[in-house]
Amino acid sequence: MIKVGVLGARGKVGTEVCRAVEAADDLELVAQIDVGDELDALVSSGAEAVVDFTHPDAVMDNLEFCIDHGIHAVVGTTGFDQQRLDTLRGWLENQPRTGVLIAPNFSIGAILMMRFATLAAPFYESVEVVEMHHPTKADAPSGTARRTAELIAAARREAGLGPVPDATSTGLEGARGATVDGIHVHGLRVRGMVAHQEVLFGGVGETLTIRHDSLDRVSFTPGVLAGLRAIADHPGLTVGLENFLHID
Ligand SMILES: NC(=O)C1=CN([C@@H]2O[C@H](COP(=O)(O)OP(=O)(O)OC[C@H]3O[C@@H](n4cnc5c(N)ncnc54)[C@H](OP(=O)(O)O)[C@@H]3O)[C@@H](O)[C@H]2O)C=CC1
Ligand SMILES: O=C(O)C1=N[C@H](C(=O)O)C[C@H](O)C1
Repeated sequence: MIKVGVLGARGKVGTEVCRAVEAADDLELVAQIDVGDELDALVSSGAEAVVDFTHPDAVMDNLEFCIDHGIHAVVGTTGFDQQRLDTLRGWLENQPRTGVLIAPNFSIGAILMMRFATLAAPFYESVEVVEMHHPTKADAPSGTARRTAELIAAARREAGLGPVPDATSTGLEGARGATVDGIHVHGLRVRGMVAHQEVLFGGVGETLTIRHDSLDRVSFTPGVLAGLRAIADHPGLTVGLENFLHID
């Protein structure tokens, strides 16, 4: 049995994660922590691994505590840039047996969508990313969209492609979205939506659209449990659940 603590336990995803951990025969839910609760409960309950679905403003303090106490972490919370990842690597140097997984998206479909987009990227002159989420989301663009754009940009560079074509010389600020590594990313916030993304590719006389939809937050829980089961065997920092899966 792996003893698991959940941070953000009363949140939208945290609630589903608690339910999934409680239903699993090989996992034991020993701590449920949300705003106002003490992180010390992780230590007193003997948590071996935590799941974090909190807020970009809270996650670094949570991870510093976990790493300091040698508790593995499986992290869904977004807001990670290179600086934050480097900070985590620095903290982990002092705890070489501890593992931290940062996954921009735990749903298998989203991981495959990013993989398919990476495969398609070298073959198309144009590409744009459109992410669509519920209006209570704190960050824009989504962590998944950022990661997708980074992967596409790297694949384009490797293939020797130049910048995407765009003749826009005048327009309203924001009309062309944000750019991540030179890729335009557009964020929509629409009541009723959960988490959705389209990657639109364009070449001569054709387009290709790759779309993924999370219709329910249970879509994230199988990936979280897979992360919990694998994390102790992956010390150090891992970015992306695909590193624990065999999808190539
Ligand atoms: N990687 C992935 O697959 C996915 C990632 N996410 C990401 O996960 C994060 C959470 O998403 P979601 O569940 O929708 O958000 P919610 O706001 O529904 O849940 C977050 C919960 O964490 C609580 N919280 C905030 N700060 C702390 C803290 N310091 N310690 C403990 N709990 C805290 C919040 O309390 P309060 O409401 O009182 O502030 C809330 O209960 C976001 O960054 C989101 O982008 C979401 C879905 C999938
Ligand atoms: O906030 C959300 O809801 C989600 N956040 C993650 C992200 O920013 O990519 C994953 C998923 O899109 C849901």
